[in-house]
Amino acid sequence: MEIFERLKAAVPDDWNAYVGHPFVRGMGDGTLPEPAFRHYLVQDYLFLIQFARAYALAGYKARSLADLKAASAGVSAIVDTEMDLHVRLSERWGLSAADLESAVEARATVAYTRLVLEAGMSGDLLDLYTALAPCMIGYAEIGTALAALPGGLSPDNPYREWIAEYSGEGFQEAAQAARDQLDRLAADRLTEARWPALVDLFRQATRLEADFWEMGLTLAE
Ligand SMILES: Cc1ncc(CO)c(N)n1
Repeated sequence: MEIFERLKAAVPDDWNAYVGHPFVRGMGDGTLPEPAFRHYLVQDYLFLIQFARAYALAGYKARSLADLKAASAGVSAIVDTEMDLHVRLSERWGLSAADLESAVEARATVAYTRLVLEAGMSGDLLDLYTALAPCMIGYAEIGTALAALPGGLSPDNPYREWIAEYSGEGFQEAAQAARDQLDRLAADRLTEARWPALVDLFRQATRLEADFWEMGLTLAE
């Protein structure tokens, strides 16, 4: 089995709480309150900056050309693609680039991004990509599930652009690359002795993704 599927199967309740969070359901049926989505968009901009740094850290930790290329593709997917889309989407929601740049990180944003960076700094590439997996692969799973709902991509759904972005080919390909990279690293480095610590790390990151939705929903700072 793919290592990502094994990790997910090890923490089913935490995974379902993340991908089935009320924030996600509210985007799917269009009932999410708009202030919650705006708060999320601002925090996600700050999140993406730290997330790009985590891929840059993967480049620093790389020991082979293949690992460097994977890290470089990760930085580019965020910096050149996802962040441009994010800034355009935010503008349509009334948030200027200056609004995004001047925002202060919420506690949930700090907690999640620093967990990932710390896992990468103190561990190896397998730790780092395990901590990153819920983001990339989870959002691809959420995007696909919401796009398949009857009203997911309907013109009446205010969240259709978000759903289209994460269910779209570009993001799905980036998520597949993350799965492949995790499998390559596991083939070289995974031992049964390491497995419990990797599951713990994956669980922590998954819970912090759910906290990120909760922060959006409750407007927590
Ligand atoms: C919080 C969060 N997790 C994952 C992604 C996907 O890149 C994102 N944009 N934001």
